[in-house]
Formats: sequence, C-alpha cells, structure tokens
Amino acid sequence: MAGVKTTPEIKEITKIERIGAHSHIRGLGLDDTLEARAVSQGMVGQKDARRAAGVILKMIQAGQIAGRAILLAGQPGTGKTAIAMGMSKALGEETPFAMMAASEIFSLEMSKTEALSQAFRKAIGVRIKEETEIIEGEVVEIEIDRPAATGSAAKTGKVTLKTTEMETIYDLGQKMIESLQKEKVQAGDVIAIDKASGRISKLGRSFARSRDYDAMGPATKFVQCPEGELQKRKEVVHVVTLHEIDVINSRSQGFLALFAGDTGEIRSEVREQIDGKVAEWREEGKADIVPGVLFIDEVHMLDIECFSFLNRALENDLAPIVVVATNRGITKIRGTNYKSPHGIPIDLLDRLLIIQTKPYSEEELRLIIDIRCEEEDVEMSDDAKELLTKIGTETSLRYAMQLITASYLISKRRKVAEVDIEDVSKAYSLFCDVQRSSQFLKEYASDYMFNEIKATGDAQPMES
Ligand SMILES: Nc1ncnc2c1ncn2[C@@H]1O[C@H](COP(=O)(O)OP(=O)(O)OP(=O)(O)O)[C@@H](O)[C@H]1O
Repeated sequence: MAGVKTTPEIKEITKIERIGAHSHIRGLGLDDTLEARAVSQGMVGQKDARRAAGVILKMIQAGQIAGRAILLAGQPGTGKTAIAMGMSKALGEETPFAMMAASEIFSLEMSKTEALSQAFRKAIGVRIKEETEIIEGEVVEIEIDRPAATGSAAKTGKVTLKTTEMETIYDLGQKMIESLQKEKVQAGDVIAIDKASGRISKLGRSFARSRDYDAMGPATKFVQCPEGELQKRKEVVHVVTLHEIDVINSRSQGFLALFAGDTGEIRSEVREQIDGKVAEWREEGKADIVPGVLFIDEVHMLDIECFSFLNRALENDLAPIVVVATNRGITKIRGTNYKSPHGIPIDLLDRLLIIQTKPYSEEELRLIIDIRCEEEDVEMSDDAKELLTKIGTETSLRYAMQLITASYLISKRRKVAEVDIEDVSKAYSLFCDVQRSSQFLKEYASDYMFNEIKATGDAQPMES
C-alpha cells in the first residue's frame, strides 16, 4: 500500500505467525444448535466430526466430562489435529489446553510416566480468587521534590487523588515515583494502585478533562471520576495450572524454571501437598478447578506402560479431558506383540468416545486450499487452484498445501502478482509426493543401501 511503511521486524513477525499449519483455524465453526456450518472459522467439511467435537465442548463447559477420553481416528490429513485446535480455540483463554505428540514422552530427562503426569497437570486449571485492596481515584496533582543536584537523597513526593466524594494526599516513596513516571501519569488521569504490590494501572482520563487537548493521544480513553471511598476491596481472579503450581513450589528458582521449560522431575510429595492445599482452598471457597483438555497426537506411539498409566490417571478426581488422535489401523501395541485397533489396548479403547474423520471431497479440498492461500497471503489464479485441488485428490491434502508456498516462491521470480498454473506445475515437478518418491525407490531399489524390497517386488510396509 502506498504511504504505509512497515518496519522489517514487524513483517518478519507476521510471517512467522502465519506459517503454522493450523493458523487458519479459529474455532469449530458451529452454530448455536451445534450444527457445523459448511465453511466457518477456517473449518471446512468434516461435519459429523466437528458436531461431535462440539457436543464434547458443551459437556466440558458444563463441567460434566472431566476424566473422560475421546479418540479422533482417521486417515492422515483428515483434520484430526485441526479439530483439536478448533476445540482449543473454542474453549477460550481461561480453559487450559495442553498439546503433545506421544513421542515426546521418550525423553532421557524424565521417566515416561512423569512426562505424562506433567502433561495431565498442564491441562488442569485452578481458578484462584483473591481479594486485594486498591486505591482508585483521579489524580488532582503530583508533586515530586527533586533532591539537590549534588545530594544523593532519594526522591520524595506527594500525589493528591480524589473521588466524587473525597480527596486525599498520599506520600510517595522512590518506587512509586518511578512507576508513576513510567506510566506517564499526570493530573486528570484516573489510576488504580494495588496496595500489596504497589503496581499502578492507568484506567483512562477523566471526562472532566476532555477539553485538555494537550495531554491526549489519539487513543485516549475517557472514564468517569470514581465514586465513593478512595480505598476499595476488589476481587481478582487468576487461572493457573496445577503444573505451574508444582513447578513454583518444587525448586528454589521457582517460576523461572517455567520460562526455561527446564522443570525436571517433580517429587510426588510436592504434588500430594499441592493437591491437599488446593482441596483446602476449594473447601474455603477460595478456588475452583477448571478441567482443561490434554491432546495427545500420534497416540499409537505410547507404549503399554503409558496406556495403563492413562487408564488409571483418568480415574483421578483431578483429571482433564483427554483427546487422543491416531491415523493407524490395526497395529501392534507398542511394547507388546499383540495387535489391536489403532494400536490401543482394548480396555482403554473401551473407555474412549470415538470420533471418526473421513477423507475430503474434491470440493472441500478446494475450499481448504482457498483458505490457506488467503492465510498465506498468496494470490492464485482459479486455474492454478483447480490444478492444486486435482493434485490434492491424487496425492494428499498436505502435499497440495506444501505446494502453495513453493509455487508462490516460483511465481515471484517471474515478478508477477498472481500464482499461475505453470508455477504450480513447476513446483509439482520439483518436489515429489510420496507416490512418486516410492515409485522411484522401487525402480532404483538395487542402487540403495540396506534395501529390503526386491527390485521387482511391490512396496511393503516395514514392521519394526
Ligand atoms: N476441515 C478442515 N478445515 C480446514 N483445514 C483443515 C481441515 N482439515 C484439515 N485441515 C488442514 O489440513 C492440514 C492437515 O490436517 P491435520 O494435520 O489436521 O490432519 P491429521 O488428521 O491430524 O493428520 P495426521 O494423521 O497425518 O496427523 C492442516 O494444515 C489442517 O489445518
């Protein structure tokens, strides 16, 4: 756009955000009666599965379904992860949503069951209510005494605050002066000071000062001068996860470990103590539990020990809703020689509500490609989209989606504004899909090392 400048840093950030494969998904796209809209919130087709996920959401929101588990089962690229993302978006910020791939539990740093316990606790929120005292009023005047230029004495000062009914002068310490200056507070602002932490928040400018043009930016918000007493009690509510409480209490460095992600193993005594404390808070009405969702992708990668852990953990009072997904058919249960549907033991399978995802029609593929082009800011001609859809039906949705960026980059070299059919075919010839790649492997089988398929034979799945 002419006249608009974007700094390089800002451009970079938007690009990175949009690269995520599921960044176009903003919810499940359901109406009030839980019917799936054809195209909505970035979601296309897969109506039955979306509706089923919507029913589960309603049960979660009504707090009726803690400790249950749902299996999303379907072929690769049929939107299992997309539906889980849609659920997470629809649940809103307050409901914890933890996502992991089953293979993540095979880490050397902690045992498999510890990794699962942490994942479970990341998906359970505790809503804590706290009463804090605040001082809320309109600033009448701020007076800061500058110490003599040579002196090292700390600054002192006074702030006069008023409500519609009273006015009081407060002494200011060094820290308060710094926060007031940082927030650029001036006469006419309405502020709130948290008495415990000393934190100052600017609520807006008083309506009475709306004619003071000097002190206003374009985004100035006007508020009424507060009524009543200057000192008030306010209830604040935070939601933290049980995992966060565990980490903060388990190490001397406390919450810093949360940012580093290096939380290590947490002792079971710490967890027991925390569960006890949370139970006390619940009884006293200071806290409630917010059961969230734990999504485990590629669940067939878990082994028999993990499955038995899951079975037990789901019985716990403080269990989240567990949503697992797999694209496997009847296959070996990891860690055993037994086969089972989806590679999941029958006793666990029996507890799961199973939602199936089905392959997309050509029309649906086209719509998903449209959405992705828009998401990636790629202009593409109708012909090119048609070709891409055809490629998608013959290969896979994922492969077609990968070609969007590749053909865009190719079109840029031609210095044109729109990706055309020739860019898509160029990308198709440069990058192989799975079928062509395995065809090539079969033809040249004897030239590869450790080849297990006879040069003339058909490709066979390799069982571990
Ligand atoms: N119904 C849909 N609407 C919009 N986008 C979709 C839909 N289904 C899938 N997608 C998109 O297609 C891509 C592949 O889908 P996804 O990763 O959800 O498949 P999956 O079933 O989890 O596959 P796998 O079994 O290989 O893990 C993703 O980028 C996803 O966001």
